[in-house]
Amino acid sequence: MASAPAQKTFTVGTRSSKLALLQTDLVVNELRKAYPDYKFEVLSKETAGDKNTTIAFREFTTKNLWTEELEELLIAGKVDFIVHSLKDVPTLIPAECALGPMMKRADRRDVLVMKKGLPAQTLADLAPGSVVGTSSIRRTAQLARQYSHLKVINMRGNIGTRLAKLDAEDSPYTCIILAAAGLLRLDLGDRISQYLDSENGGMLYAVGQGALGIEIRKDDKVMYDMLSNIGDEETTLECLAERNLLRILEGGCSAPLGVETEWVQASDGSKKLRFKAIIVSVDGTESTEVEIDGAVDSPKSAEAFGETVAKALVADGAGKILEAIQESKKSA
Ligand SMILES: NCc1[nH]cc(CCC(=O)O)c1CC(=O)O
Repeated sequence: MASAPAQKTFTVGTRSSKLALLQTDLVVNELRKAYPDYKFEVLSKETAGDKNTTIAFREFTTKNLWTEELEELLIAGKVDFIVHSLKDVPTLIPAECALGPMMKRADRRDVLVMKKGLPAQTLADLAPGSVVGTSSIRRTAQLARQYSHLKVINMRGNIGTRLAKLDAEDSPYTCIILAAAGLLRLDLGDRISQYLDSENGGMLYAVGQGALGIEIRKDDKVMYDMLSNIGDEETTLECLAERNLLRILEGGCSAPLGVETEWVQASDGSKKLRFKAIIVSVDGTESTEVEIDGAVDSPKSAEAFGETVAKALVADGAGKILEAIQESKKSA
């Protein structure tokens, strides 16, 4: 157990969506177990990202849609930590803030969800012309690459909103792709028609997907130590590696990047992080993939490994794909 903090009450900031509140409870419950004498209070806030559900995510100009307002509260000392979906935390956060040690990651895969009433199917057996709802450039590009028989129509909103849009009788959608973690946390696992990964459906997930990002003030050693006590080292290291890959590649744009990380036993008995990554052009016609095993045993080596993977992708041609995307954004 870490040294007892002098402070007795901690305030946690969160978005006010059902999933965000549920995720915050997961963290607070663990903290209460580890620190039964302290009080944890929740301060929830509807962010700009929650309020605007019509514009495609990638068309926003401010990047910190989900995080900025909560970070202001953190910096001002009005909250002591923020619970985010790690996937929604930009790779660059304010200098006064830092991500703490991460709790064990939930299921990191994407899943296919069929419109209510349709039989369970896989991406491969969907009829030509079937419509997939997603606003993710990563999902769109990977679908175009492997499933050119499918059509993508933009869809935004929180999970409940997306399911409602899918299921509406007059909806144009056949199915949607969502993160397993959110659905499972909301107890909607019965909607899952296919789990997707490199072996199943060939779809890689988003950096940080399925993990929670707990943001603290950079100088807050007490909070950092408390989070270490409920943290999971493998999750923290793999997520730091994934995030550093994204940070290096994105250069200010949301990269059509899919990843998959897994801990494997090397032949010499040592533990390695196996990192698969793919960059796909938006129309799916070009792609670059790598798979590398790396020795990762500290935050520093995790970030260095993320950089190694980024360089390998760029060496294999990912740079050209990313530049083309940047160019098309400028002219749009
Ligand atoms: N971009 C929205 C978002 N941010 C976090 C999750 C839930 C899954 C997670 O925690 O990774 C989702 C929904 C989704 O992509 O289906």
